[in-house]
Amino acid sequence: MTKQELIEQIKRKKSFLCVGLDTDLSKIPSHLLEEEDPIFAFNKAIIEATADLCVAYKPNIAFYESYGVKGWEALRKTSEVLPKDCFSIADAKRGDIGNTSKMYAQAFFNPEVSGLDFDSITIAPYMGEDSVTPFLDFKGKWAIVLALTSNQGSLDFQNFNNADGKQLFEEVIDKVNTWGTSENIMYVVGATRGEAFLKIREHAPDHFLLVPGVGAQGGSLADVCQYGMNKDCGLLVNSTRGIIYASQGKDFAERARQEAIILQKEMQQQLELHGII
Ligand SMILES: O=c1ccn([C@@H]2O[C@H](COP(=O)(O)O)[C@@H](O)[C@H]2O)c(=O)[nH]1
Repeated sequence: MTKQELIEQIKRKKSFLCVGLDTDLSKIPSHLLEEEDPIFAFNKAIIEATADLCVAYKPNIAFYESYGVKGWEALRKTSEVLPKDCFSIADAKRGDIGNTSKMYAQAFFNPEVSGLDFDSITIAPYMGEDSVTPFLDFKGKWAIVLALTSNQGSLDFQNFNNADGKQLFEEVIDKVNTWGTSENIMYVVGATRGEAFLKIREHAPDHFLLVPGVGAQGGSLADVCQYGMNKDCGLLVNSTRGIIYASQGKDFAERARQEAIILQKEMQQQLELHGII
């Protein structure tokens, strides 16, 4: 999906919601455990209940690879039922020396080889240029690079200052910007970082930002929009547990939809407030 297509989806759906698919067998409704493929059955129901309210889906790959072959198969089947008008994100946080990153890219971007055809993948940039650029060699695909993450541990490294007083996440963005463009690179910035979006936008005014951390992690959607929204919206705000585990009963899909509606309505207000729709 191109940047322009993504912007059009956001305007059409009046939403910049990304629904996370972190499917955990110990958290899904017990009646689904009788299904042949409970992970897929759960995902399919969540997707059908939310497809008109969101513009992206983000399965976190850990939740699939932790179940081995069955998990990978559930991921493959899930990727096939993702709506074509939604942006798909493999939240895999990959990155290794060049020839290994090339294999990771093939795993998520080359359906003829791997069976998976995601639009994008999340990448940890710690190993530098040769660990990131193999993902950019795939035309039409996106690298979503960790910049300032939502977790407490982000403070361990990401805020370090260099001699010029520039923080590590700023260095990351400035350097990664030289390897691609806002047409094939996004950055991960946690919703828990509020005003830090001002600084992020100094370095990446035009890039889309993938923003996890609203819902279960307590980040503020209003703050994210106030400090991080750009002229195109420029945000994909993710919520996972707050949506998919709204209920563990038979009404789980309907309750997920209700939570997604609450976020979509707030997003619509923000898009109107910022003159985007
Ligand atoms: O900085 C980051 C980067 C990634 N994540 C991932 O996003 C979802 C968040 O799930 P919630 O249930 O909405 O908290 C999850 O897959 C994380 O691994 C993040 O939270 N923060």
